[in-house]
Amino acid sequence: MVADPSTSDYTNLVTSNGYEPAMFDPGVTLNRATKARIADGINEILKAIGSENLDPQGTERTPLRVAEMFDELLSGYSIDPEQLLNGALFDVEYDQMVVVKSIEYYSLCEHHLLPFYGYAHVGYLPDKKVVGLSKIPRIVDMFARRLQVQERMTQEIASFLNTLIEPRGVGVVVEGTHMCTVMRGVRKQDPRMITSAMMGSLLDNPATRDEFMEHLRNPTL
Ligand SMILES: Nc1nc2c(ncn2[C@@H]2O[C@H](COP(=O)(O)OP(=O)(O)OP(=O)(O)O)[C@@H](O)[C@H]2O)c(=O)[nH]1
Ligand SMILES: [Zn+2]
Repeated sequence: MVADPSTSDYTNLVTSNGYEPAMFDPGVTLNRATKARIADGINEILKAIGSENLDPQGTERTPLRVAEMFDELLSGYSIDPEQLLNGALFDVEYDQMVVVKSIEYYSLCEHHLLPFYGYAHVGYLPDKKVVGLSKIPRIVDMFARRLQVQERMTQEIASFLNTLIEPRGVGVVVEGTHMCTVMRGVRKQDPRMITSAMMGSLLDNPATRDEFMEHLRNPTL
């Protein structure tokens, strides 16, 4: 993710439109040099659209804003899992299913850089270990705030939890509305995609999987 400032390409890019690294905040994920490259790219897009079609005052700082925006929207690349978890793994005797549902997420599709968003639902069957409740949405965000396809994001959340908690089973169901199929392309108003990743007993045992799915179906729970 981080640009190499020593390459001549980089030097040409930052100087061509006048966006110097120093103009940017220090950065959450992207360093200042990378943000300057992004700003230069956005400037090229604006130039291609043509100054006659743009409001010069409104768009003057747009390249800088977009670069800062990507820094925020791609922050999932720079999360340190250790720091995210902050030791919140607890030994317990509890051995029934844990479900955390309706976790909202916002991601960007890697094909068009347009948002996709919706809800992620997570369930696991612990084996003497549970994770702090708030850490599950944090884990969802860590994978959502990257360039993604929904299937990979779903799998990554499940695999991460599986390695972390070593449960008897884990399941992740994600619902997503993709703006690249809503506002362009096929232009369908509400095409929702559902993806799932089941592991361990949630994959092997139909009754366990049904229990999880029943939790997702029940609107009052
Ligand atoms: N499976 C999957 N496909 C996705 C996701 N996000 C976007 N896509 C699809 O990725 C595909 C890219 O297809 P292309 O034909 O290369 O791109 P395109 O010409 O813009 O395609 P259209 O969207 O059909 O106009 C499209 O079918 C998108 O709907 C995702 O998370 N998962
Ligand atoms: Zn897309």
